[in-house]
Amino acid sequence: METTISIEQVSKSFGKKPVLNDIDLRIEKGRIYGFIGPSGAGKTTLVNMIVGMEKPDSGEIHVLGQKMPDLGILQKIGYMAQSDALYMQLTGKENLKFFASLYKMGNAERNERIAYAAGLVNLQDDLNKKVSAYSGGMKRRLSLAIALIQDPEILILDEPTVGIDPELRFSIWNELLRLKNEEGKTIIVTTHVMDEAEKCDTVAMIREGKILAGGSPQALKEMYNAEDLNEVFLKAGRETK
Ligand SMILES: Nc1ncnc2c1ncn2[C@@H]1O[C@H](COP(=O)(O)OP(=O)(O)OP(=O)(O)O)[C@@H](O)[C@H]1O
Repeated sequence: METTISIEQVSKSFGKKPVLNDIDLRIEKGRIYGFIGPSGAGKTTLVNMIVGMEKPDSGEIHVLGQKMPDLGILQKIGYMAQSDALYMQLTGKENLKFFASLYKMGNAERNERIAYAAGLVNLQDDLNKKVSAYSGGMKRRLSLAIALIQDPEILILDEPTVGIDPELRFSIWNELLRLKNEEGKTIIVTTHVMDEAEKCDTVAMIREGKILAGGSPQALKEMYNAEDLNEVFLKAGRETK
């Protein structure tokens, strides 16, 4: 299997507070990884380090063979942060156009990508409204569309479906599965939702800056003799205490 992202002995503290502790992880091409764990576990810090927005105190992260941070590699990553970084005074379409303009593509391709991304998150009818008039869920959806705009090889999505209704959540997940299966994209998703974690090929359960357990949802359930991933998480947490 081809490794897309390798995380080796990565630790990070903010001031005196250790946030990630000796994380080792290999992310294979064409798979969906779920980072799950309670609030404050260190999931966002880990994804921020993968995209190169934070530097590890020790250890190394390589993406597509390049040590991060690396500006060239950033072009190949679609990143959806937890808080929406949008231009409020511009319309949805203007936001999409702006982010598309950061990448090399012709006019026709750009219009095609905008139509695809807006359609995927069901924002076609709201594209000409200013983002300041969008609801929280609409802003999340626009952020997801922006993460997909340049057709990146890697998608890193920090809680992508928060505030999104179940029907649209279902269609977004179907599209993520299609992107993985048909286009070989590598996808990392952080989530609190166990149903979503079930759809991942591999789940890394993170608590207090450590990976408690990792593996396919099925293997984890068997390993911990658990009915669901919530139970795995509780049992794995008890073992490490
Ligand atoms: N820039 C920062 N400066 C200081 N502390 C930080 C910074 N970023 C994160 N932290 C702290 O690091 C810890 C881990 O935060 P992180 O956002 O990575 O958690 P998380 O697992 O993503 O949580 P959530 O699910 O709530 O998003 C928290 O205690 C947080 O307060």
